Amino acid sequence: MSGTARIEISAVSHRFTDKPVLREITATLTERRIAIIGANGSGKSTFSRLLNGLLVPDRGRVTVDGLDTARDIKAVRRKVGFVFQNPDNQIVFPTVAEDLAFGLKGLGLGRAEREEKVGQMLARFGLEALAAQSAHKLSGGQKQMLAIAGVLITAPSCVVFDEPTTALDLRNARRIAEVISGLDETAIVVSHDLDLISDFDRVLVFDEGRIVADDTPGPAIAHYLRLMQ
Ligand SMILES: Nc1ncnc2c1ncn2[C@@H]1O[C@H](COP(=O)(O)OP(=O)(O)OP(=O)(O)O)[C@@H](O)[C@H]1O
Repeated sequence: MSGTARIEISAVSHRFTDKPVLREITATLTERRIAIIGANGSGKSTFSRLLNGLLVPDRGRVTVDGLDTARDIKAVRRKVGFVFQNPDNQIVFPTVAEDLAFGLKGLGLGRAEREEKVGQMLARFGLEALAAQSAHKLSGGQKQMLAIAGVLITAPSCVVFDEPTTALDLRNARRIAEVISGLDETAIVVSHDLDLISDFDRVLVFDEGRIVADDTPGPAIAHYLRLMQ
């Protein structure tokens, strides 16, 4: 799979307790680089988790290329990968190479093909020398690279990133920005890092569970800065 995904969010509302976290959100996401920005607690992470069915909304519907996240979860997950803010949440296997190979399980590939794909990913993310190393001993930047490689190896058409640069130093944050910018896949990125998203196609600004601006980066970021005053 590759190319881009069409994600439709129709009249979606969600609450965890009494307080609504998402309120009647409707949007169609088709652009190749989409950012989600907004204040802490405005609902960005919750929204991002709807996009590959990590969370199913209380009300409304989310579809990916016509597949409903509430019903076709397996097919949705093949189309939309998710990179967590904390890479420890998604590194599950002892070594770097084993962790990458895990993503290929269940895809019906032969051993030689799996090894070839793992080798390609290790090379692409500069992790070759670390293939046999314990994944949990990697630096924060290397872990984030491994987490991204672990999602991309499954060949989704869209990747959702939840604050991918938040825990990283400037050098690693720039490397992640380069990786995202070079992706063939659609990228939907939740971030407080305004540099990272400055050349994106579309920026959604969240405030108290609603999309209050939906625009190109210039006007959307200006809207966000006014909200923060
Ligand atoms: N699993 C949960 N259970 C209960 N409340 C939750 C849960 N997840 C999020 N919330 C609440 O929902 C609201 C929105 O949270 P969310 O993480 O979506 O915001 P955010 O915009 O991503 O914030 P941040 O920028 O701080 O990451 C917050 O009030 C949060 O406390």
